Formats: sequence, structure tokens, C-alpha cells
Amino acid sequence: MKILEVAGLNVTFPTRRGMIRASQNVGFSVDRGEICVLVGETGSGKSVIGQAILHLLPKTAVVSGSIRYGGQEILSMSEAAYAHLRGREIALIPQNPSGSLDPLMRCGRQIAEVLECREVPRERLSGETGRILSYLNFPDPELTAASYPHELSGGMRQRLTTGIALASEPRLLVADEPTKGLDYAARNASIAMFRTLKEKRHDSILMITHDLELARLIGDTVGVLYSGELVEFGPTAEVFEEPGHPYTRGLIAALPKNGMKPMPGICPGLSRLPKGCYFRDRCPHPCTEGEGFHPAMLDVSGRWVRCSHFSA
Ligand SMILES: Nc1ncnc2c1ncn2[C@@H]1O[C@H](COP(=O)(O)OP(=O)(O)OP(=O)(O)O)[C@@H](O)[C@H]1O
Ligand code: NI
Repeated sequence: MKILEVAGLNVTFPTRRGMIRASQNVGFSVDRGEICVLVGETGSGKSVIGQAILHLLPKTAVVSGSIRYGGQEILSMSEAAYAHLRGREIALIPQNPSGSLDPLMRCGRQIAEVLECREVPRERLSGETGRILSYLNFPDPELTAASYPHELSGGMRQRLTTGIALASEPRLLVADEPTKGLDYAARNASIAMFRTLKEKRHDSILMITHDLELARLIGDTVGVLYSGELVEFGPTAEVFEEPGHPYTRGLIAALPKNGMKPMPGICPGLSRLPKGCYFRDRCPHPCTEGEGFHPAMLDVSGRWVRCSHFSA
């Protein structure tokens, strides 16, 4: 059962430097209880997809395509109608936790406040707050509940914002770079938390990250973005074991554990994309088709790859 279905999503920003095509014909879906991870280098259009799902794109953005949540079209929904979904049904775990935490309120209270908004009865408040805290991988949840945000580490603050998002019982969580700027230990704590959410609560999560290893560790499915479009999408284990697109192969080879072999070249600018294959200039095996023909996403038994040479 699909909770999220994105189809033919285009997001363009008209600017003085031309049209920036931040998202092009993006399509993928997320099943209930599944973690889907979108990866790609900076500027590849990851956050724009999250913003489109959350109705957070700036008014200047030109948007087309379809985003369905639980079968209901939400991309064209009015702001008034969408306001009923935001936070309650679809919640964002923001990249910067400081902006969403109240510095003057104890951490446990910040979760309890959201529960109060949902009219959770008084006698169940502390139990419910404790239950949410237990998912967040804090060494001492009670101590954390009694602390103020400035007394927590950056990683703990990030996990607390996830707890605040969970308190409204959303059915879909969108996490934009939840591990950005965290050190090794904090990143591992965050990964453990997302694993718990998946295993114990069966949360449906769309995660946006540049961290390929994070995708491998927690994603059920992974989508690889390049210059505003998906070049590969499929079950995580399959994509990592047998990447179908040369860009995915390059990303995997560039991981530290694989010898950190950098990919030569840079991606083309989003305001002057070439006519054919966007990856052609960097491709180790550039084909003649890719010169003038833009490859479509090919579906080979549930794996989607945007390369004329892909076959399973
Ligand atoms: N409001 C905006 N106006 C103009 N261009 C924008 C706007 N928001 C995003 N863009 C452009 O759209 C492209 C995609 O941006 P996006 O933030 O989705 O990238 P990203 O993959 O999330 O990168 P990062 O890893 O750095 O967060 C970028 O080229 C960016 O400059
Ligand atoms: Ni981003």
C-alpha cells in the first residue's frame, strides 16, 4: 500500500540567470512502513522534492506533476486544505533543530505540549511523553526530559526534534539531512533511532541525505538524484550490490570504505542542461545515443535506471 506517490514532478525557479530546473520529471513512491532515501550531491534537487511534498516551496517556483498522499492529490491542494495535513499527517524533521526548539522549555515538556494539542488526556501525558522519549535513543531519557535544549548535544537536539514531530502521530515523516553536521557517534545514534522507528513503530519515512552510507544502512528503497532528475531507484540492497547507473557506481566507488575513488568532472548547471544524457561528459562509457537523446527511466524488474545501457 503506497503512502506517497510522486509522478512527473517538475519544479523550476525563474531567476535572472535563467530558468533553474531543480526537479525534472521526478517519480517514485513510498510504501507504508518503509524508509525511502533520496541521495545526491549538493544542488541535485533533494530538498526541493521535500519542500514540494510539504507545500514549502517559495511562491516563485513553477510546479507541475502529481504528489499523492494516501491516494489523495496534495500538490494542487489549497493551502487551507493542506494546513490540516501539515504536522498532523505529514511532518517535517528539519535540518536545523535549533529553529524548532523552544530554548526556555524543558525537553519533555516540548513533547507533552504537542500531545496536549492532540487532546491526549492529562493522566496519559507523562506516559506518552516517556514512550516517545524511549524511541529517541537517549542514554538517560528522564534526565533529557528534565533538561533544557542548550544542555543537550547537537545530535540529541536533532533526535528531540524527531520526537516532537512524532508526538503529533504523523503518518509520513520527511527528514531532510537528519545527520548533517553530526559527528560519528551522534550520526550512529541517529541511525539507531531511525532503525527503532522503523522496527517498533513501522513509521513511513522519506529521508533526504547526501550520506550514501546512511541510505545503505536504513533505506528499504533508495533513489539517486543527478541534476534534478532521478537516475536510479530501487530496493537498497539491489542498488548497492549491483548499481545500474554509472553515476551510482561512481558514488559507491567514492565511499571511503571503497577506496574513495573520486568521480571526475562536475554535474552540468541546472540552468543550462545539455540536450542528451546529463551524465554523458562524466560517463566512463559514453554512448552515441546519449549525445542527442535524453534517456528515459527504464524499469527492469522493479529497478529503475536512466541509462540506455542498463539491463538486468
Ligand atoms: N528558492 C529558490 N530559488 C532559486 N533556486 C533555488 C531555490 N531553491 C533551490 N534552488 C535551486 O534548486 C537546486 C536544487 O536545490 P536543493 O536545495 O533541492 O538541492 P539539494 O540537493 O537539497 O542540495 P543540498 O545537499 O545542498 O541541500 C539548486 O540549484 C538550488 O540552487
Ligand atoms: Ni538540501
